[in-house]
Amino acid sequence: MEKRIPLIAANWKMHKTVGESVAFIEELQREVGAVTDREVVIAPPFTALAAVRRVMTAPGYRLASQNCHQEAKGAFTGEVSGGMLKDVGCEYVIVGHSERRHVFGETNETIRLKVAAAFACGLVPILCVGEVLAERESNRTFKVVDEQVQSAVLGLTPQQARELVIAYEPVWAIGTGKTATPDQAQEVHAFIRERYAALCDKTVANLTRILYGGSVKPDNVDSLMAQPDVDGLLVGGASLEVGSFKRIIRFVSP
Ligand SMILES: O=C(CO)COP(=O)(O)O
Repeated sequence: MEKRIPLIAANWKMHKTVGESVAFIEELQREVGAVTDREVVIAPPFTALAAVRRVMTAPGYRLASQNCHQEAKGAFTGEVSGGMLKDVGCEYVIVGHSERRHVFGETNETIRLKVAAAFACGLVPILCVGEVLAERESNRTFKVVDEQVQSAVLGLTPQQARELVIAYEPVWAIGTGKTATPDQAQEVHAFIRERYAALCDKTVANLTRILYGGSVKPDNVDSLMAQPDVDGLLVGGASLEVGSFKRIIRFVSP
């Protein structure tokens, strides 16, 4: 039976020069080597994509962008299209990260267009969803996450729905050191999978990878990855150092 291959993704956000990015990838590959039973995805800033692509040679490593624009080309100063990202060697693109939603005002509608644009260019979107603290405290987590997922998958083909990666990142856990407990993560992941089964199809939902993000660190990685519906991680701060990211890649399954 087909299995969900764990996916560990580094989101470097607005960190690292070209030189720092290349040095990181070279050291990581030297220390970890080829990965076969999991996928490692690195999302450097736009400026370092081409250089990282050139040195990313070990099996199991893939390149991602942190964002893309929804249009293929045109007068959109400062934006980068999915086609350009594919051209530079990206296989994945992070879409709808909470910083894009909350700092740059992206809506569920913009994110739906970006998901469709990414697929149209042959990129696999990593769709980020998650509630803010006030939503969790007022018991609206499931409703918010459901709306975010539902809106983004509207119009996807079964194959696209199968390939899409979903990342649950509770906004209150991002960069705060307050990780969701493994039980809290599992509860929302199971909910997402159940809703995905209703929206798409049960077989598709059983194969879809759902990542957790938000203050993932070497000391909580194993307990998060032990949850049955946690299929990988989207890591910010702890992905900036080879030592901590290496330990996260090498999570120990139960
Ligand atoms: O936003 C994140 C990954 O996309 C999580 O960031 P931290 O791991 O720094 O909390």
